Amino acid sequence: MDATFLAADPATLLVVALALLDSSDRVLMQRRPENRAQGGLWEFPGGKVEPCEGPAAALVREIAEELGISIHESDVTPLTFAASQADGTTRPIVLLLYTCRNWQGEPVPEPGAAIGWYETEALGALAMPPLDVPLAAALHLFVKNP
Ligand SMILES: Nc1nc2c([nH]c(=O)n2[C@@H]2O[C@H](COP(=O)(O)OP(=O)(O)OP(=O)(O)O)[C@@H](O)[C@H]2O)c(=O)[nH]1
Repeated sequence: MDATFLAADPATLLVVALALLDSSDRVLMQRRPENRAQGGLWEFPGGKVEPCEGPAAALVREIAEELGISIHESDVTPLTFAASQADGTTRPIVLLLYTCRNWQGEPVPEPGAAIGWYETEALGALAMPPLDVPLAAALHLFVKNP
């Protein structure tokens, strides 16, 4: 594998993502804008953890940026994670998935993005990044067997 791109920044990318659950156990999913990496795919809202930032703080920040809603660190609960290898063009990723049932505000997608509330059994029909497939399966199990 040509991994020269890793020489510039060898660190694994830490990404946090949120399964925001409503009172009917539906989850909010977000479709990435077409002009971004993995454009058009449905994912859990979230993003990269910045240097010196804790994962829960990163989640609070990303959710405010992407959906315009407020969540509190004390309301997010780790559920599971997924990890990928470097594939020649991207760094290795560790993706941490949290759940949350409390928020303030009305979720609004960023320009170019879309959002929707889905039953967890419907997630398998969405086009998702590969890392999200096991996360969605774990979320479905969690919702059905809390
Ligand atoms: N937010 C999020 N990112 C995911 C998921 N699954 C997945 O493979 N990723 C990948 O993890 C990385 C997160 O990057 P991002 O672009 O969302 O992060 P960000 O909001 O900090 O973006 P920025 O670089 O424009 O500031 C992307 O490579 C994205 O494709 C997911 O469910 N949620």
